[in-house]
Amino acid sequence: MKNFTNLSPIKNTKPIALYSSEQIYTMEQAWFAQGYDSFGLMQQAAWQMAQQIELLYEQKCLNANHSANTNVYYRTERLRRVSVWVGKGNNGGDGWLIAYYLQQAGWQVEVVTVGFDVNDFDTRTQSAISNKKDHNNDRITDATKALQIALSANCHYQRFEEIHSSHNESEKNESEKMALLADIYIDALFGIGLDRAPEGVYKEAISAFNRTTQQQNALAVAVDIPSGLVASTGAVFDRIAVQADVTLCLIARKFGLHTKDGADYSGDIIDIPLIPYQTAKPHKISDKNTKQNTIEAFEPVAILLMAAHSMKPRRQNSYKGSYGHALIIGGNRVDGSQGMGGAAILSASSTMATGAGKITVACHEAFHGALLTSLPDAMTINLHDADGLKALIEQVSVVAIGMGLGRDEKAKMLFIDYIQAAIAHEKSIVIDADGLYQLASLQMDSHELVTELREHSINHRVCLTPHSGEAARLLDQKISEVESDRLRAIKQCAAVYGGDWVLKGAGSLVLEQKSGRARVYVCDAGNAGMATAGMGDILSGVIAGLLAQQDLAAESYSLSQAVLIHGFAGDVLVNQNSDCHSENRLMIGQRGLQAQDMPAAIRHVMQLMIVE
Ligand SMILES: NC(=O)C1=CN([C@@H]2O[C@H](COP(=O)(O)OP(=O)(O)OC[C@H]3O[C@@H](n4cnc5c(N)ncnc54)[C@H](O)[C@@H]3O)[C@@H](O)[C@H]2O)[C@@H](O)CC1
Ligand SMILES: Nc1ncnc2c1ncn2[C@@H]1O[C@H](COP(=O)(O)OP(=O)(O)O)[C@@H](O)[C@H]1O
Repeated sequence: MKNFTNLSPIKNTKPIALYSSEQIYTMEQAWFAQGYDSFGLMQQAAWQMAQQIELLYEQKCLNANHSANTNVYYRTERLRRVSVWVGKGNNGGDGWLIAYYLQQAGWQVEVVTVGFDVNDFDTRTQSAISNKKDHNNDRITDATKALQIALSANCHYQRFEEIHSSHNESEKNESEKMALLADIYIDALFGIGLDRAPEGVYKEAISAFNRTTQQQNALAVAVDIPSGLVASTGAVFDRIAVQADVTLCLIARKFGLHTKDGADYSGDIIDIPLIPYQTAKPHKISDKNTKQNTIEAFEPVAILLMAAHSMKPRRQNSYKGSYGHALIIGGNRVDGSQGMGGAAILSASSTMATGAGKITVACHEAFHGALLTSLPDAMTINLHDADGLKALIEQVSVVAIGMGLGRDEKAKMLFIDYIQAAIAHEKSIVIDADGLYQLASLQMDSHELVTELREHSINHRVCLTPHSGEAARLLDQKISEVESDRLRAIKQCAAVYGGDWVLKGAGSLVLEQKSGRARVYVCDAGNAGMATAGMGDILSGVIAGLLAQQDLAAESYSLSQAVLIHGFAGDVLVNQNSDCHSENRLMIGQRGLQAQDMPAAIRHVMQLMIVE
């Protein structure tokens, strides 16, 4: 569940760099190549995590005392119980050592092993393992060393397979409950090495972990990343992943914690950096290509967007012309259908809320009345008045096209005409919704406009805003292909079409191209209440509204700024609900949040961003 504690769009926080699993492995290797010991790093990791777990436990007691209306905090003297669930990789190794350190600190420790054979704990097998060399590193594995340390300290363990062997469901649940009583549960089943869907006993173990923590109302802490969540993509296979309250993120922040399923499973994230990875030197490898890759690996795959850029107040001596003229093209009505006027109206309303000086909406004439009723500030023009509209394009500052434009041939011709005019008059362009549909069709036809648009984007702002379905069509891929690696998809979109991109959804990705270099961001703002019709139209309006305002500094009308403002506005509306103590206050929450609620919240966020 998302934490809405800091809704100020301006924060004094350092940007957080996000990395893929491959990059983290490269950082570790670079560190070891400098002579540092891998098991020493695991011990450091586990020791620091054990200390964090103690702090988390104290915090939990403190909260429990507060919710029991006790004014005085007292440290509970009863035995602290921890259940550590370990897998066979190094993540499990971390788990064994956490168990060892917590036992030393006086905790009652229960390790639950998953995927281990009975022989794995046999002391004779252990000494045989100790003598066996790991074929890669010429030493026993770190995870095995960790297991040996915990076993020689008599850390109590159980095999999950045995706890779970009962055939009857209720017996199974009961035996789990009895065997696994604890205050804190540690998930050390899989870390960044997860490379396929957890199946069989692993799937069962993840479900049992979630079930148990929920039944016990206990704290679930994930080591490095919740088991089941893929660090490089944020994907979860078949919804099988540990539901963590807290994730103790080792070495560097993983990209997958923040996008797609990441936020649903990670809980609060606490960084345990361990090594100075940003300054760590790539190790020397004679092969030139490999060396090149290693150096590049330290560039983050993305930056977490958490804070907006501040804006200066407007100059007193200014007028509407100082803040640009936005043209919204959409809201078509295909003969006989109800039409899509609302899309253009919503987009126009957020363009105004963002602060554009003037706005004209080119929509089907059938919607002019409705538009003027809800937004009398807007001017109108008939969407099908091609000559009038092309002449108008010359005068405006930005053209946003596509929201309810239609997907038929007639709409395609309009799209071509208006984009050509916008390119000819060197305008900033925003393309959304049906505009993206039409662009994909033009790409399939190998239409020259696609190349013209790409060339235009080199020196002018072109912003394209697909969700996964639209991106899939633009790339001629399946939606599942886009969803399986959204980072790859947004980069492909930018490579094919040029321009700046947002790939919408939970943890929207933003790609901005500056001086021939693409930079990717993950938006930390926004919530599931925004998964309603019309929210994308609102976003295109915010982008157009910022682009129109020529008094803003360049970073203040960037695509990432627009995506953040949109997300913050959604969060402000939802937060209003959780803060509400009076039954008489108007409540807007995630369920029932409407796109038309957004303009007021956008104005609120824009106001918070002004710094004198
Ligand atoms: N010494 C080091 O390099 C350090 C490693 N650390 C820990 O090591 C973790 C990474 O360790 P590993 O690379 O061993 O990765 P994991 O501990 O995630 O385990 C990977 C192993 O699980 C198997 N596996 C993957 N998906 C599976 C599935 N669905 N079902 C069954 N088996 C599956 C893989 O084949 C591999 O053998 C990090 O997340 C972190 O917790 C930390 O201790 C920091 C230091
Ligand atoms: N779960 C979510 N978390 C964060 N943002 C979301 C979520 N669901 C939707 N949004 C945001 O709301 C907007 C929805 O856009 P879109 O799908 O194009 O809607 P529509 O086509 O109905 O206008 C996007 O900006 C998206 O990122």
